[in-house]
Amino acid sequence: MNVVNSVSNPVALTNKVSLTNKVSLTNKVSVLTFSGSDSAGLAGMQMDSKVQHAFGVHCLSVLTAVTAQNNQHTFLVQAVGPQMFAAQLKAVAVFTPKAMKCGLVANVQQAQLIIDTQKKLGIALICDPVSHATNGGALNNEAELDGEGNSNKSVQNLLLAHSTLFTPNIPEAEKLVGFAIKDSFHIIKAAKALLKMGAQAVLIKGGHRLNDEGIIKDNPSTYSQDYFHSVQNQFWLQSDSINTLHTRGTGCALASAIASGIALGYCLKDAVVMGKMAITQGLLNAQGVDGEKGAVQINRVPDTQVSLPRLICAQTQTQENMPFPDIGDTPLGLYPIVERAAWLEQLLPLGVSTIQLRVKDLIGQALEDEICLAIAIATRYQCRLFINDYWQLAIQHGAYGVHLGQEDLAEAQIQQIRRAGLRLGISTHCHFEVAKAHAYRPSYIAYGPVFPTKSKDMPWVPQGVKGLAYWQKLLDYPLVAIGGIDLESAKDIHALGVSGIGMISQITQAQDPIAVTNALLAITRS
Ligand SMILES: Cc1ncc(COP(=O)(O)OP(=O)(O)O)c(N)n1
Ligand SMILES: Cc1nc(C(=O)O)sc1CCOP(=O)(O)O
Repeated sequence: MNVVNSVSNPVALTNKVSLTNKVSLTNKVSVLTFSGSDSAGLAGMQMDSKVQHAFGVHCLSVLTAVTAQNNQHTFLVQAVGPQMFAAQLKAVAVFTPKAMKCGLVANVQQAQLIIDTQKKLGIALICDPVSHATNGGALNNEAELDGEGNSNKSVQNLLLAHSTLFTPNIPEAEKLVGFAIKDSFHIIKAAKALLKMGAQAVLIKGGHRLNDEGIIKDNPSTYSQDYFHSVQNQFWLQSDSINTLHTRGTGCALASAIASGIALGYCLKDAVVMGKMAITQGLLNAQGVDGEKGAVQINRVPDTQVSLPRLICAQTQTQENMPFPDIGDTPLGLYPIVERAAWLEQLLPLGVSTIQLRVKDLIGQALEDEICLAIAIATRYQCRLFINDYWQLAIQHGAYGVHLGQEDLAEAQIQQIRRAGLRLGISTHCHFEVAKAHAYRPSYIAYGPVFPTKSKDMPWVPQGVKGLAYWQKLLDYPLVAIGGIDLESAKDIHALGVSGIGMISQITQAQDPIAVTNALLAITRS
């Protein structure tokens, strides 16, 4: 299980926090932000500040340039002078930001000072290489620095080499790598080239939409895909494209949302998923201004399933994008997880309507016999039986469903499970894993651990009821809560409206499992 993301050296980031837990009411974390101001208020520092505010993060604002622009023209761009730039840096030095974000950087001197600051603070630098506004106007005075029109490239090369994450769109990536990007293979090649140029990770934004063959098309019926590449992780984030005129500020907003996620303690790959969610939700909410084209509108942490991207990596098998069969109209309810079929004989007569057989110590015929016995008992009681891990035996003997962990997803033949008509449940522990599960369109998603558990070595920090509530609100999938849940906490969890409550020890280690199960059933039926 990959819980530590070592993308960022010197910054080690772990995906071990919950968004809701992290936003403190008494103290905000900050992002040190370097951007130009936008007179139209649609991009640049104005957008950065809004997005960071939406994430509950404070935006420390070092202006790099003042721009006079609207949707049609860029009238004038004036770099902030070296004295003013240095004074702003001095002024913000009393703060202890948790991440840095840069957008428009006006010249090499500014870039060098940003890099020096990052080295001193030892925090992640999320860099959005801004050279042109959406109106087409250049935002760097390219001739100002070396008279050869290549100053912006020098600025970008410098920042690239020191970025924890670099987020170019396709034209920006093309300029840096020096070849045309026409399809998804070129995108991957460009990402590798950008890593060779020094970035620790890149997110190439496919706002220019790919079709099913991975060819870049400007066809509104296709989907938009962003490609993330670091040494440890490579994946696509796919969302249906959104038809809106109001797309100003998306690059700034994405980088600011990712920097906010990192400042809140998320690892890079979770923060990237959160960033993509923020953009999708923000584009769905986008509005014009006074009849003019407007900007992506991010006014809260993303909280809708429609914003959730499908995360596709090398192991993902998505040839058939049909959803798995649903679990029916009755919520999963109390969901005991047991290691022997004999438990079913004890628990199902009490009215348990969902159960999982999770065998960890049998192989061969003994394993198959145990699975067959469990299926026979579950069939007799019309109980929904999920088989953990052993998907082939589950198909062969006609189980109701299969439960798989994230690692199991790479090895199982997901299409075979789907074609056999079995339900699929998937374990998740963070944004990255929820987005990965979403690509399979499972019958339910399990999220945990809610509390510390002794039943399994669990490197994840418990998310608590608040963390679970975030996903219960966001997901349209039936949600199963799991990890350290007992009789007392089951009440709070049930009150959230989750579909199922997964439990091992509270039932199987109880002195009186029948009494505990009856008490739990009373809670889940209330
Ligand atoms: C309902 C439910 N949720 C999570 C798990 C854990 O599954 P997995 O990640 O496959 O780990 P193991 O159970 O194999 O240790 C589960 N079994 N059921
Ligand atoms: C098997 C398992 N998976 C978890 C996850 O978070 O994915 S927590 C867990 C153990 C649940 O056991 P108990 O109810 O005894 O805490």
